Amino acid sequence: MKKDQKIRIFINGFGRIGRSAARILLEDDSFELVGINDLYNYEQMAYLLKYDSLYGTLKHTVSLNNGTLLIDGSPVKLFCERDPARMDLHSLNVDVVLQCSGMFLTTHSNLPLIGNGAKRVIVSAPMTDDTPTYIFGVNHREYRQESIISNSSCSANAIVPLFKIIDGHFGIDAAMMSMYHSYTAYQNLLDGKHYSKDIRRTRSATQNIIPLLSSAAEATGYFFPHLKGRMYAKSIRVPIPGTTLYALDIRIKKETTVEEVNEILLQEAETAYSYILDATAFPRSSEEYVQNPYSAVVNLPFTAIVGDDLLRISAWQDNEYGYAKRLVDIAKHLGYSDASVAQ
Ligand SMILES: NC(=O)c1ccc[n+]([C@@H]2O[C@H](COP(=O)([O-])OP(=O)(O)OC[C@H]3O[C@@H](n4cnc5c(N)ncnc54)[C@H](O)[C@@H]3O)[C@@H](O)[C@H]2O)c1
Repeated sequence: MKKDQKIRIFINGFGRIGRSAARILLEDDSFELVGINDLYNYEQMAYLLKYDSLYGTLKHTVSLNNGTLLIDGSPVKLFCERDPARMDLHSLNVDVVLQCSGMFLTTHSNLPLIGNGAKRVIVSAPMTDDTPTYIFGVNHREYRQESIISNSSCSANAIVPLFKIIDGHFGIDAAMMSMYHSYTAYQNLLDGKHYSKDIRRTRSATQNIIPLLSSAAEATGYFFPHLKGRMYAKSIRVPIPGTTLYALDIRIKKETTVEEVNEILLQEAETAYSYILDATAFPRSSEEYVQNPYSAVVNLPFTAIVGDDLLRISAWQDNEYGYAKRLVDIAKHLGYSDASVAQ
């Protein structure tokens, strides 16, 4: 595909991540949003795209006309279909599907989208099989033209670049990760039944700090095979929307100082990782990171070392917007990658 052609995007699952991605795409001339599928009615899809309690009112006009969403007059075909095998995408000429439903977490379950006309699928979550996984700014240049890939999780997007830096300079022996994570749509507003295996999800997200099982250790481990079984993660859900504070405890192999670690993190955030990492010494709190575009913003004053080898680093992220930004970055990278698609 030539750089002057627009990448045609289809979004499957128009929830927090799907709509955040749509907002980002709409500000980038490289893209054309051609279709959206979700299980709720079209009027609500249009309304929730226009109005967002975290990210504000969309500046584009949004209207509906016979099952087509019009964004500044440009048509976006809407679907309400649980089974991707029933959606014919051929006529939409879809370059990339953003799979943001949280429901199709294997290559096999996404194949119907390819069979029905899409060229590529990017899943916005870690997979339960061995689907190739790419994190923008970490390994996206190694993309091998697979038609179905994963963009891993919000946590892995934040943690992996930080661990790459620490592992490269000091060597990681083992790590524990605590994510003070905003609540998500998979939690209850008030106490009530929940379909999850984790009984804590029955509790009110707005009234509680809720420790939850997390796939972050596995998702991060994908990028550090030598640390298999040496990483542990828990998501501690806090009663705010949108932003996450990471506290990463790392046993390192080489002695160092807080000053040296912060100097290296700052340097890397200004050079090799400048597009995805930032670092700050300002005493900010979570509110200031809403709609922050970075995968992680290192919270420099909270770097600490205990004994010779126990390092803590801390970082902020907008786990919705910051993650969706990387999803769109990967979509652009795939859309403009030249060689033919091989499955
Ligand atoms: N929220 C975050 O911070 C975050 C960050 C990174 C990755 N993710 C991942 O992204 C995925 C979506 O998360 P979210 O927070 O946007 O959830 P969400 O609940 O806000 O959105 C999911 C949407 O998918 C729709 N859906 C469900 N089944 C569907 C189907 N069969 N076909 C089409 N649409 C279907 C739902 O109706 C819902 O609107 C999950 O896998 C999640 O783990 C979430």
